[in-house]
Amino acid sequence: MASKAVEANFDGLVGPTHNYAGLSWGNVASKSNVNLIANPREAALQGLAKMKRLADLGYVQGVLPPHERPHMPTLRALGFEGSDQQMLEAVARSEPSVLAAVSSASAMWTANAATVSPSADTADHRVHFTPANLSAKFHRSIEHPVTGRALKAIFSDESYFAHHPALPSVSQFGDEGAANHTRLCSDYGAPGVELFVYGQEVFNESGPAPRKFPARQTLEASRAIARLHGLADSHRVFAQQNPAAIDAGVFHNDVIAVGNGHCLFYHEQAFLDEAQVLADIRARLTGAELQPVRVTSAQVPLADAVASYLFNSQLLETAEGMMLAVPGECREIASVSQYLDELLASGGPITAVDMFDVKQSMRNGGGPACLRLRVVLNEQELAAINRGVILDDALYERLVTWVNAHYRDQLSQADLADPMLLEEVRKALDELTGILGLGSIYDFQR
Ligand SMILES: NCCC[C@H](NC(=O)CCC(=O)O)C(=O)O
Repeated sequence: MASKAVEANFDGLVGPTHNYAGLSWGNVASKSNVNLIANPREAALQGLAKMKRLADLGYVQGVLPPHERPHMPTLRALGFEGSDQQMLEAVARSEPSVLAAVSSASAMWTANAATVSPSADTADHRVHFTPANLSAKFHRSIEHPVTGRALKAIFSDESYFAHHPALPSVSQFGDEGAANHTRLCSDYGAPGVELFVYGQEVFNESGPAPRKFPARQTLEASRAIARLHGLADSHRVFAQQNPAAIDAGVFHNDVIAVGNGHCLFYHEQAFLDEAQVLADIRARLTGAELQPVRVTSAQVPLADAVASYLFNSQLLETAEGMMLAVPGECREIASVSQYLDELLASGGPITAVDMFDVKQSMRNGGGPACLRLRVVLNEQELAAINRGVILDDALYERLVTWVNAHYRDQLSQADLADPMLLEEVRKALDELTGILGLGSIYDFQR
């Protein structure tokens, strides 16, 4: 019999170097907001406010820590030498884009931190984690070692949790984590169907692929994760993303689809073969009927879906039905706002819409769903995790005070070379690992 389980959300706490560097070719917002002055303090507080509201609604809400940035070990690996100050000066002078890359706060988007398979689906009945190699973008490819350490520090009990290293960091095994992975089930504790969505089958050179923007996730990577996690055929479906959607700016599947329980909310242009995806899920889903909520291009054109991030919402189970936690931008775009009214009038399965202001993150292409990693945990597993990262009123207050004490309210590209910024970050993160009870996870602490 399946034991009672919950879906916990682990949000990335926005780091003190949050900035707009235009690093993500294929991500429309990142490119169009390059060089804007960022407000790291506001970004972190917006993220914390979202976490708090969901915790107050009764969801299990966790916090994943930001990473150490600028990342000096990466600069050393690239041949920069001397003191921290000398290295920052040299890289700012000779290769400012490298400085921007090693300074990005991109670890905030924890939907890309890892792929997680709940114990009800896996062969050894443990929860499996694989940090994403994020090999498509240099600034993100340096995240997985610290992500892996943080996950191990939180989910440390090996009798419940299995941790795999990231896949080989090459484009053929490009893996972007949970942003391309959705689990459908009748009940969280019951065996589910894990939908892996990929951009390209890379070893098949004649297969369909985007022409303009890169496919960050490969079928080969998705298959490897499913193997590592011990997912039998009855628990997994592989589906190709529509290449035209990638070329329209849908760089991850979670920009065009989101699922939870037996509900799949998606745009008609999300998948290369929509009918096959639905049939494959239906053939495997037990204990419930799949409830697709399909949005047409006539209702919401693809460009409006990308601009509003309608599908980058959190779909959350409530006592009455499903709630869609949307970014505020959804009410600013006429087609999307009208669609949301129609959705609410349609009588389910989505019965509520809640709005969240995460504008600082949105300007870099990260909505509510990008900011969280979902981990389904049964009662024993939930009891076994490190509770220091679970948000309650006291932790929320402590983190708000911490942000206000350590974060700047303005950050430009030029500021990244400021040696004071590095000092501020280290001081803040050293304090944070104490607050969250994580031990020494950062390179500067080792
Ligand atoms: N899931 C949302 C991820 C957004 C992220 N943006 C960035 O890294 C932009 C950073 C910048 O341009 O400064 C990305 O594209 O991977």
